[in-house]
Amino acid sequence: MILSVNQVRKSYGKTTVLKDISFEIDKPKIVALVGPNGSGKSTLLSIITNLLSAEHGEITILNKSSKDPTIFKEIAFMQDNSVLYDYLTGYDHLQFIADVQKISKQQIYHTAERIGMTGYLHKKVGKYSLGMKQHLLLTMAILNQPKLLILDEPLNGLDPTSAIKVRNLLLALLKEGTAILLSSHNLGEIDLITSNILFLKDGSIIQEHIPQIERTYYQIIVNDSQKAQTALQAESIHVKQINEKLMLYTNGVAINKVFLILHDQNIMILDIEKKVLGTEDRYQQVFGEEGKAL
Ligand SMILES: Nc1ncnc2c1ncn2[C@@H]1O[C@H](COP(=O)(O)OP(=O)(O)OP(=O)(O)O)[C@@H](O)[C@H]1O
Repeated sequence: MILSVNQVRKSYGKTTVLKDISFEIDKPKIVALVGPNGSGKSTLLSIITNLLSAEHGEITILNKSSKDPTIFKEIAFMQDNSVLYDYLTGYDHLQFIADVQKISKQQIYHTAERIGMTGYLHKKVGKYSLGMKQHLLLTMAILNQPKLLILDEPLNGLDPTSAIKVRNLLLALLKEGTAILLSSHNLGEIDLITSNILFLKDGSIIQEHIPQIERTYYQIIVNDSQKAQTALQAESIHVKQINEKLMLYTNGVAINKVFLILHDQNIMILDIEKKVLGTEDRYQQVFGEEGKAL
C-alpha cells in the first residue's frame, strides 16, 4: 500500500473542515483531489505530509506511519511558492535539498533539464515568473525521486506549453513507478492525466474511478422517445429521457444493437451524437451552484 488515509478529522475552531476522510492509493497512479476554494484540499495534503496534525485518524505511507521520519526519503510535497527565497537562485534551492538528502550535483542538473529550467537555473528567484517558480517547486519536489509525490496546485499559473510539459513529466514519473496525489482546479488537465478523482465536498470524500470507456455516452434524438425508451428498456438497455433526447450510457452496450431495436420498432433516429462525460460535468453534478461560483 502506498498511501492509506483512515478516518482523518480536522477542525479550525468550531468549523470541521475534514470529517473522517478515508481513501487509499494501492499502486502507482495519478489521483486528483478536487473541490471548491476552501474545501480543505491544502489542509488534507498538509496533514498527509505531517506538516499539520489531525485531531483524529491515522495515515500510513508505504506501510509506515506518516509520522515516521524515515518515510521522508520516499515522499515529496510541492507546496505553494511561499517556500521560495527571492534572493537565492533556483540552483541554491535545489542544492540545499541535495545537501540534506545527499543527492548528487549531476542529479540536480538532470532533474532541472527534465522540466526545462536549465536556462534560468542560476538566476535569482525574485526574477522568476509564476510559471518558472512552479517549475522550480516541482524540480525541488522530484529531486529525491519519491515513491509518493504530493502536489498542491502544480498547474497553477502555467501557460499551455508549460502545462503540457508538467503533464508529460507527471506521466513519465508515473511510468517510472511514482504514485501522485495532486490538487487542482484545472479540470481539463485532470481529465488528460487521471481517471481517479476524489471530490472533497462538505468535509467528506466522494471517490470516483471513471475509466474512459464508461465516460462515453450517446445522445440520440428520435421521433418517438417514449416508445424508444420502452423498447430499449425491455432489452435491459438503460436510457435516460430528457425532453425528446435519449441519453444512452454505453457501458459495453453495442450501439448496433440499439440501432436494430429502434429499426424493428419503426422508430426513426433524427440525430445521434457521441459524447464524453468530463470531470467538469461531474464537478457540476457534485457541487452544483457551489461549483459554478468558482
Ligand atoms: N490556520 C487556519 N486557521 C483557521 N482556518 C483555516 C486555517 N487554514 C485553513 N483554514 C480554513 O479551512 C478551510 C479549508 O482551507 P484549505 O486551504 O485547506 O482549502 P483549499 O481547498 O485548499 O482551498 P483553495 O482551493 O482555495 O486552495 C477554509 O475555510 C479555510 O478558511
